Parts: sequence; C-alpha cells; structure tokens
Amino acid sequence: MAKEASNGENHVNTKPPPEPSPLRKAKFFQANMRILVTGGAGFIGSHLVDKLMQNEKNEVIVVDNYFTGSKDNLSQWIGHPRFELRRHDITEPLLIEVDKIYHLACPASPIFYKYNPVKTIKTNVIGTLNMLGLAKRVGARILLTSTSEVYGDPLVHPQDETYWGNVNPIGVRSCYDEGKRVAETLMFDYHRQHGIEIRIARIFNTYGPRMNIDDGRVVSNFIAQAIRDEPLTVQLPGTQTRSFCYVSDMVDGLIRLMEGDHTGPINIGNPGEFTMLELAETVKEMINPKVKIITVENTPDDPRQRKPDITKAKELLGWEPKVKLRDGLPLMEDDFRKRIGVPRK
Ligand SMILES: NC(=O)c1ccc[n+]([C@@H]2O[C@H](COP(=O)([O-])OP(=O)(O)OC[C@H]3O[C@@H](n4cnc5c(N)ncnc54)[C@H](O)[C@@H]3O)[C@@H](O)[C@H]2O)c1
Ligand SMILES: O=c1ccn([C@@H]2O[C@H](COP(=O)(O)OP(=O)(O)O[C@H]3OC[C@@H](O)[C@H](O)[C@H]3O)[C@@H](O)[C@H]2O)c(=O)[nH]1
Repeated sequence: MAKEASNGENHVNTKPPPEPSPLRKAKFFQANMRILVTGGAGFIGSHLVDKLMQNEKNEVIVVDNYFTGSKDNLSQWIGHPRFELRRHDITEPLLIEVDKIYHLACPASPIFYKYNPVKTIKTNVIGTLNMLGLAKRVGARILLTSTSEVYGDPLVHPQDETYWGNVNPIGVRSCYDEGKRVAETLMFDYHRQHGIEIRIARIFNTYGPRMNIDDGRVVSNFIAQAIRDEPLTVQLPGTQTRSFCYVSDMVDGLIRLMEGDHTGPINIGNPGEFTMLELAETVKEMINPKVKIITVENTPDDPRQRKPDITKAKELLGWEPKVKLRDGLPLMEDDFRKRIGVPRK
C-alpha cells in the first residue's frame, strides 16, 4: 500500500483508488481480448478484422505499412472505439500490450513479393522475429499465416503437412517461400525454447472481394480482365493446378486454429483443384462469354500442381470449406465491378 506524508508523519493511505473514468463503464470498454493483426489492411487481414470486430469482447489493433494493403479495406472500422490502426513496418520493433497476435504482414502476390525480394525476406525473418519477441514479452499467443508455397513444386500430391517440400533455395520465389519456411522455423524455436504458444496455418490460394484489382494473382487477373473485355492471360502451360479457397472460409479456419489447442502446421484451403485453363473457361462462362483466352509466358519455378490434404483441419479444427468456386466467383465479381465501375449488363 502506498504511504503518504502528512503533518510530518507517515501513515497508510486508506483512501480507495480513484474511480475509473465513467467511460470505462461504457460498452466499448468491456473488451477483454486485445488482438493484434499484422497486415490487417490487406486482403485476408481485413476480412479477419471484420470477423474479429463482430465480437464485442475483442479490441483489435492493426499494424500495416500499406505496401499492398489499404485503409479503404478497414474504412468501416476507422474511428470505432474498439479499433486502432497504426502505420508500422514490422521489420521495426513494436511495443504494445496484446493477448493474441495474428501475424499476416507480408506481400502475398508473386509480383509484389518479387518486386523487392530483400524487403520480402526481411519482412518474413526480421518481422516474424519482432512479432515473436513481442509475443514472448507479453505472453501472447501468436498465429503465423504460412503458405502452401513451403511445399514448393511438390512431388507429393495432394500435399499433407508431413511433406517437407521441394523448394528452390536460390530462385526468384525464394524470398517468399524460403522466407516463410524460416518464419515457421522461428515459430517452433520460440515455442520450444521460450514456451511461446504458437499456431501455424499453411494457407492455400485464397480469393474474394477486396483483392487488389491489379494484384497479379490469377483469380483477380481473370475477373478484372473479363470485366474489362480484355483477354484472359493463361500462363503456360495452363495445365498447372491450384485449389481456391473463398476468403470467409479462410477466416473461419484461421480463427478456429487460433482458438484451438493445436500448434499446427495445419493446411487451410479448399481441395477443389482446377487447371488454369479450366479456371479461365469458368470465368469466361460465368462473367463474359465473349472474352478471349490467350496463353502467355510463365515465370520461373511456378509450381505445377497444388491441392491441400485437409484431413488435419477437419479432424483437429472441425473445419472444412463451404463455398464452392462457382459460388465465390460471383461475390468477387460484384466487388470488382463496383470498383472498376462496370455494372452487370
Ligand atoms: N491470399 C493467399 O492466397 C495466401 C496464400 C498463402 C498465404 N497467404 C498469407 O496470408 C497473408 C495475407 O495475405 P493477403 O493475400 O491478404 O496479402 P495482402 O498483400 O493483401 O496483405 C498483406 C498485408 O501485409 C502488409 N505488409 C506487407 N509487408 C509489411 C511490413 N513489412 N510491415 C507491415 N505490413 C506489411 C501489406 O501492406 C498488406 O496489407 C500473408 O502472410 C500471405 O503470405 C496468403
Ligand atoms: O494472369 C495470370 C496469373 C497467374 N497465372 C497462373 O496461375 C497460377 C497461380 O498464380 P498466382 O499468382 O495466383 O499464385 P501462386 O499460386 O503462384 O502463388 C500464390 O500461392 C500462395 C500464396 O502464398 C500466395 O498468395 C501466392 O504466392 C500460376 O500457375 C500462374 O502461372 C495465370 O495463368 N495467369
């Protein structure tokens, strides 16, 4: 108990502590979970924030450097008493008090992560170290959004979490895929050495509203091209496959992983597998039957096939995706038409 000097004598201060501000009793101060979302102004991050904010017990803090993200994605929350947005680059240390960390910050589209590869690897390595240091200091649980790219050009199909991958360590994608592999290593080293509570999601290709129009990833490219009456650019050979997960399913999977008892890594993705030619045909049929499909050069080290084995997610998280590609594409089309300014005919 604090002592105070009065009339030259020391005696115990029996005064009750000051009343907290009356605002403290307001509904918005009842949040009992402070959650940090790094990269929360990006595509998946902003949808995750929407979901977390629906829970009145959550206070959400986003840090983002706006490299590929935008304040527009969070406009509905700016000014909300349970929400805070900070411009911050995670390669710099962050001092903050939080209970949980969803660590998403990292450019995800190949054109953006290759743009400044040294920065990409710094984000994955130094950024993840900073977030783990923060988790250690405040005792927060931390979830890393790793990627199916840790499997590289996989020799096992579909990919389950026991597969160690087939990754080129010196290629143009390495800043991202090797960067994420180091980030996973750091997560487990902090877990084993310091007892940090960790969760690792291996995310497979995810699509949905709010992707950057010129993001460069295949679903956003094809939809934007179909809306603008431009040819759909299938990169050769066109027989390479991907499995596309709608963003609401992804967010549901990430929250289940964070709230559950399993460190992971756990694959989160939709096992529906398509060749890029099939995807182009589907977009053409659904959005613009008149549009042309052309083939263009590919980039080095493009994985030839990719499909998640989601047995672990089903068994350990009770999670599986609900939205089929044909149901998700029109939702993304609506958003892209609004932003490009071309209504449906
Ligand atoms: N979308 C997918 O298909 C997919 C697949 C696998 C893994 N992931 C992972 O999920 C996460 C989110 O992906 P997304 O699709 O939303 O990408 P995105 O590019 O839309 O979002 C990434 C966000 O991180 C921010 N960011 C980047 N570097 C930063 C830095 N140094 N400091 C602070 N903020 C930084 C960006 O500005 C952006 O807001 C990434 O970690 C990505 O690797 C995504
Ligand atoms: O216009 C295009 C763009 C891409 N593609 C092809 O579509 C496939 C998917 O390419 P994307 O650029 O969408 O994404 P990738 O699957 O290569 O990488 C993604 O994987 C998982 C995440 O970690 C990242 O979001 C991203 O790296 C590739 O085979 C690519 O060659 C096209 O055919 N046409």
